[in-house]
Amino acid sequence: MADPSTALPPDPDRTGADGGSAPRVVIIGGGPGGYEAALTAARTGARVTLVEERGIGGAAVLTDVVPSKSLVATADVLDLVGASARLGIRDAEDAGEPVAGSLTVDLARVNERLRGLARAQSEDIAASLAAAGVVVRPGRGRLEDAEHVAVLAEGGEAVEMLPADVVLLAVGARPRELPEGRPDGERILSWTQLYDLDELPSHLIVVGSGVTGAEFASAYRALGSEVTLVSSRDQVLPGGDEDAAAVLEEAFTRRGVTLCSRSRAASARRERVADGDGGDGSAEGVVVTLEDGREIRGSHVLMALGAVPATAGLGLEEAGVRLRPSGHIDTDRVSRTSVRGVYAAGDCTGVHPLASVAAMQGRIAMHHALGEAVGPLIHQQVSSAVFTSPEIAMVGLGARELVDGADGEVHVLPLATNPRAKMQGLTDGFVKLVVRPGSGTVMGGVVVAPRASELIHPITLAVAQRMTAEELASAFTVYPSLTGSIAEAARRPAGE
Ligand SMILES: Cc1cc2nc3c(=O)[nH]c(=O)nc-3n(C[C@H](O)[C@H](O)[C@H](O)COP(=O)(O)OP(=O)(O)OC[C@H]3O[C@@H](n4cnc5c(N)ncnc54)[C@H](O)[C@@H]3O)c2cc1C
Ligand SMILES: NC(=O)c1ccc[n+]([C@@H]2O[C@H](COP(=O)([O-])OP(=O)(O)OC[C@H]3O[C@@H](n4cnc5c(N)ncnc54)[C@H](O)[C@@H]3O)[C@@H](O)[C@H]2O)c1
Repeated sequence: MADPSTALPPDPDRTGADGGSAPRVVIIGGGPGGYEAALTAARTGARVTLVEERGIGGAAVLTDVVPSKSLVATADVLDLVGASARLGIRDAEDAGEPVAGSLTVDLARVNERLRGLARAQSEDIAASLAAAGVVVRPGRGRLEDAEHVAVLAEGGEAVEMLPADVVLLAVGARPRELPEGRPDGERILSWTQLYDLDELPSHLIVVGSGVTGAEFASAYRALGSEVTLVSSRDQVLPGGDEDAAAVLEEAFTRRGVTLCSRSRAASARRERVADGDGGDGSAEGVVVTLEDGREIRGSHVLMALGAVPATAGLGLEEAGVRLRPSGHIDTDRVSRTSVRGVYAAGDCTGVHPLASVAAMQGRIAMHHALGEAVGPLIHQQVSSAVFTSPEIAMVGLGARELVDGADGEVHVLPLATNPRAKMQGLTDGFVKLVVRPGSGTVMGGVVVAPRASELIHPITLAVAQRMTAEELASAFTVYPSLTGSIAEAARRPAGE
C-alpha cells in the first residue's frame, strides 16, 4: 500500500518523459546529499533541477573529502618511509636509517594535484547529472514556499522561479570561525584555504582536535611541519572511542606533535617575528592566545573548530521549515522536514556529518517523496573513519555507548599479536568488537590500524546483517592478514 505521507503517490506510468505527469523535483545544493538525490530522482522518472552556487560536488568534492584524503595519500607515503628502518631499509648513499625528514614535499605541486583531482571529480559528477537529464542552474537557491524555489543572481535578485512538487534542501555547512581570529587565507586558515599554500608551514598550530583537526595534524606532521594541536578536551577526538584516541595520542607524541589538552583558543592574530636569516630581520608568524592567557606561536594556524549549517537566509523560517537551536534542519529518518513535500539531507541536518550519510539521506528522501519503497536511515549501521596515522574506523555501537548504559560485551585484540602486523612491523592498534550478550549479535566495532577504513567493512556487514560473532568468526580469512584479527576477536571470549 502506498505510504500516505509521501509527497507524491506512486505512479506506475511514470516515464521520465519531459512533459505530462512526471513530478518536478528542485534540489538546492550540489554536494553528495544533493547530487545523489538528483541522480536517484532522475532515474525514477522525475524532472530534476539542481541549483548550486559554488560548484558541482559541493564542499565534499571541492574542499573537504577529496582534497583532504588526497593530501593524506601523500602523507601516508612519508609515514611509510619514516617507519621503514625497522624493515631493514637503508639510505643508498650513506646506509643510514631512512627518516621522513630526509625527504621533502613540493607543497605547491601537491596542492596543484589535489585541486586538479577535485576539479576532475566535480566534472565527472556534472557529466553524470547531465547524462541523467538533470538540469543544473548556477546560482543561489532560496525557498519561497513549499512549491517554489527562487534562483538568485550574485547581487541577490531573483532571476528565475522554479515550480516544484518536491524540494530537497542539501545546502551543507561552512567552517565555524573564532570572532577574534577570522581566517585570512594566508596565515590564519580554515580547512578550505589550505590548498592554496605554496610552501609548507614551518610550524602549524591546529586549533580543535575533532576529526578534521586530528587528520590535518597527522598529515602536516608527516609532510614535515612542526605541529601543535590545541584541544579543548582531555583527549583528542572527543566523543569517540577512548582507547582509539589513546593510541592516536601516543602515536602523535612519538612522532613529535605537541599536544595542548584542556586548552581553548580565545583568539589568533598575525605578528612579525625576528627570523635571524639575514633578511630584514623579521618574518610573518601567528600567535594563538588561549582562554587562560597562555600564548602559542607558530608560522600558520588552522582553525578546525567544527562547522555551522548553511541554513541562514534560505527562506526556511518563512516557509515554516523547523530548525533546531543549532540552525540545523529538523528531519525524520526518511529526510522529511516539518513541511510536506520539503525534504533535507546532509550536513545541514546535523545527522552524522559524513558524505556517505548525506548521499544516503538524499537517496532516501527521493525514494520516499516519489512514492518508492524505502527503509529509514539506520544510525547503528553508519561506518566512518578518521584518516590519521594510524587510521581509526568504527561502526555501530561502540564502547562509549556501553559505558553510557547499553548492554554488550567487548572483545579486544591488540594488533601486535597479528602475524601480518608483525611481518609489516606494525605495533599500534587493535580490533574491538561489541557483542550482545546471550544472542552473540555483533553490535559494533572499532579498528585502529593502517587502512582501518578498508578493514572495517566485514564488521559493518556483520552489523547490517545482524550476524553473530560466531558467524563472523566462521568465515575464512586470508592467512596472514589483518582481517584475521577480526575473526580472532570474534572468536575470543569477552574481556580476555
Ligand atoms: C576536512 C573534512 C574532511 C572530510 N572528510 C570526510 C571523509 O573522508 N568521509 C566522509 O564521509 N565525510 C567527510 N567529511 C564530511 C563531508 O565533507 C560532509 O559530510 C559532506 O560534504 C556533506 O555533504 P552535503 O551534500 O551535505 O554538503 P556539501 O558537500 O557541503 O554541499 C553543499 C552544497 O550546497 C551549496 N549551497 C549551499 N547553499 C546554497 C544555496 N542557497 N543555493 C545553492 N547552493 C547552495 C554549496 O555551495 C555546496 O556546494 C569531511 C569534512 C571535512 C570538513
Ligand atoms: N574522515 C572523515 O570522515 C571526516 C573528516 C573530517 C570531518 N568529518 C566530519 O565532520 C564532522 C565535524 O568534524 P570537525 O572536526 O570539523 O568538528 P568537531 O565539531 O567534531 O570538532 C571541533 C572541535 O573543536 C573544538 N573547539 C571548538 N572551539 C574551540 C576553541 N576555541 N579552542 C579549542 N578547541 C575548540 C571542539 O571542542 C571540538 O572538539 C565530524 O563529526 C565528521 O563527521 C569527517
